[in-house]
Amino acid sequence: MAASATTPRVALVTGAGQGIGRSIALRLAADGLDVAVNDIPSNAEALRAVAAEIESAGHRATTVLADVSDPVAVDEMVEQVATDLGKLDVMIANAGIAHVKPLLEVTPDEFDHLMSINLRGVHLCYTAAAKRMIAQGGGGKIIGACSIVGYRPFPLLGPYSASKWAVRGLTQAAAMEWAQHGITVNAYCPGIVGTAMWDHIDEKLAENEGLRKGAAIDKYSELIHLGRVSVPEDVAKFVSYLASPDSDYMTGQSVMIDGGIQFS
Ligand SMILES: NC(=O)C1=CN([C@@H]2O[C@H](COP(=O)(O)OP(=O)(O)OC[C@H]3O[C@@H](n4cnc5c(N)ncnc54)[C@H](O)[C@@H]3O)[C@@H](O)[C@H]2O)C=CC1
Ligand SMILES: CC(=O)C(C)=O
Repeated sequence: MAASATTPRVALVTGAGQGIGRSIALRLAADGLDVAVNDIPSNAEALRAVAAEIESAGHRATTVLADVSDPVAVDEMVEQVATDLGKLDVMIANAGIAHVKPLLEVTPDEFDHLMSINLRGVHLCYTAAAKRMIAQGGGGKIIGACSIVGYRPFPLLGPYSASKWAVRGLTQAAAMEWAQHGITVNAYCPGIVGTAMWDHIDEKLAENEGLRKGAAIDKYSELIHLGRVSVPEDVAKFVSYLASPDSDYMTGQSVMIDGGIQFS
């Protein structure tokens, strides 16, 4: 879908300065796509390094500094990608944050901040990409970051889990509305991936539960049937499939890629 015989397809990956987003960006470049990478200004240096890595592998790349919770910035980001790389065929709405706190202590401002990135940010990226793809013609692939907690929450990750649950609903609704334009919309649901996000979760869970650093990730890792914590490349391999024509007959799905923690 949206493949051109002559020019490489173009992907945009949000939150691509590190972790899962970085790995997805590098994998899509290895698959032959030109890749725009996004992150917030405080991660600009890491983001430029990802773009340089893509370019040194012989692909076109561009960087876009933008906060995905800002509607104007997201529209401008998609415009910039089209200007720099010619079009947009694949949107990966990956950026997200995690808060670890008992529900009874979460303030309204903390709740809104998390939702503004994890849910509104995904909504803004999905819709800005869809508008562009519809205007271009030829369909496209829209892919979002969900999580295993989008099916079964983790305690102390209440608003985070709710945001991922909502991404699953949004993904289904978008799939229904945009199928007529040849756009598929799916999401990936990682389990426990060894990134900065899980370092933070581990530290905060340990504080809340009176555990030593590293104990929380050890405890949750016991749930993984394949016997190891995930690496970002595990997720990137699956996103590569979702971004490829091989997944053209799949839409509205939020699929576990978790080493066997949850079974839906
Ligand atoms: N690490 C894990 O175990 C899991 C992660 N996920 C999801 O995968 C996605 C990526 O997670 P990780 O790579 O682990 O996280 P990470 O914390 O390592 O990286 C997230 C990236 O998003 C960027 N970001 C944060 N706020 C942003 C904003 N407003 N606009 C643009 N960029 C922003 C950060 O600067 C960072 O580069 C997230 O949506 C996360 O919720 C889902 C399930 C498990
Ligand atoms: C960060 C996250 O989504 C999990 C399940 O650990």
